[in-house]
Amino acid sequence: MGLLIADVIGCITEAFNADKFDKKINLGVGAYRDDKGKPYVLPSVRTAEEKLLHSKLNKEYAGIAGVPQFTKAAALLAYGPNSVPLKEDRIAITQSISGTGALRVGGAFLERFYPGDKKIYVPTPSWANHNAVFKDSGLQVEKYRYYNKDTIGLDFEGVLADIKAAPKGSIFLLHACAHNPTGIDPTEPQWREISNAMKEGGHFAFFDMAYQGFASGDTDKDAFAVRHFINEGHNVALAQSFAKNMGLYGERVGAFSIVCESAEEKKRVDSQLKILVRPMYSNPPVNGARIASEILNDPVLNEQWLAEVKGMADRIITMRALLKKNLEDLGSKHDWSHITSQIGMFAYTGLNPKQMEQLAKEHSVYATKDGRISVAGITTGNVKRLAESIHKVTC
Ligand SMILES: Cc1ncc(COP(=O)(O)O)c(CN[C@@](C)(CC(=O)O)C(=O)O)c1O
Repeated sequence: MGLLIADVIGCITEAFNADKFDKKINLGVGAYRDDKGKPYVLPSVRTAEEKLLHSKLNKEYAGIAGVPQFTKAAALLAYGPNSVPLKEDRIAITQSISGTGALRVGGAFLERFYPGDKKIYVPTPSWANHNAVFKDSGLQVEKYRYYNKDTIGLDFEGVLADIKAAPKGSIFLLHACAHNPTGIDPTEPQWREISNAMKEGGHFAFFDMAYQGFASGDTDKDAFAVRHFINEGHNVALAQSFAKNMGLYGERVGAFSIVCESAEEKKRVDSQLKILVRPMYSNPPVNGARIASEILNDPVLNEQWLAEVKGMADRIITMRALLKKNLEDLGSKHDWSHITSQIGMFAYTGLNPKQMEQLAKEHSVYATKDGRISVAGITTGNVKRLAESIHKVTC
């Protein structure tokens, strides 16, 4: 049986930990690191925690759909203050166990209620856990083309062709921003064409937005695709994660939402979501949602958070530019422009499994065999050695 991504990442971390070389580099784990290579707890999160501590809140159960102040604010962050369905109270939402839980509840909801085929089209490649999440939800998983290995770019023609070829009314999983593992996102004009093609096919869009704000540093920009689809009349489903953009990885903070035809349908869907969640995990953890709610609902803290999430995005963008520059300064003959044109946590280097193995064995640089590197693991201290290592295995 194939290794699960968690196992693959686990093996990389194990090999990394076992390596005694003092300049080893871990580019496997998909979690943000600061310029010293350390985990980063956002100061706005610490402030929210302190506020909560002083509020001496009890530890009673949340409702099945979670902390309402959180889900209300999460919907506003995703859909935006000008969202028509939000103003018309047509968005059903439940808090979830982070992004994975949102995908899982969404998959289970679609398996139970989607009127069309119970299958979902997932990009190739995609986040390695998508397949298992949707398979375990009872959906059949199909693929659509996404990555062009020759250009190390988007196979846009392939995306459109597969959308057009899919049976009418198919479900498509779309990465809203910062595609994992490629870091390759459609441009806004390309999103417009994808929306048109999806509409022509009567298809249903299920967005996975695990990196809002963390991709470009601008939460509105990163939500473009979701909001454009809705403005074009698509009633989308959305999985949100606050693991990366608030650094709440282990607090497991997320939300699943779906745009309904009417406020009345939203009420029905809300109650069906509760019927799904109750036997799954009954109700979600309150701590992380309270932290996120403090940040999203307090204007001062929200401004601070927006600056912090932009800071994380900017550091990643800077590391991309530094890696590309170092490779060029070393006289590499390869075109490394994809390193800076890609966005978000990950870069798809284009290195093959053999080269990735050499990076680990000969240079103590650890990342997944598909050539994905977590840019968050690059620092001003290791970028030169990383470039030298990549240069040596790609000469
Ligand atoms: C596209 C995408 N969707 C959902 C999730 C789920 O995140 P959450 O449940 O923690 O909110 C991840 C996390 N992917 C990571 C960052 C971590 C992981 O694999 O679990 C990754 O390394 O790819 C992701 O990359």
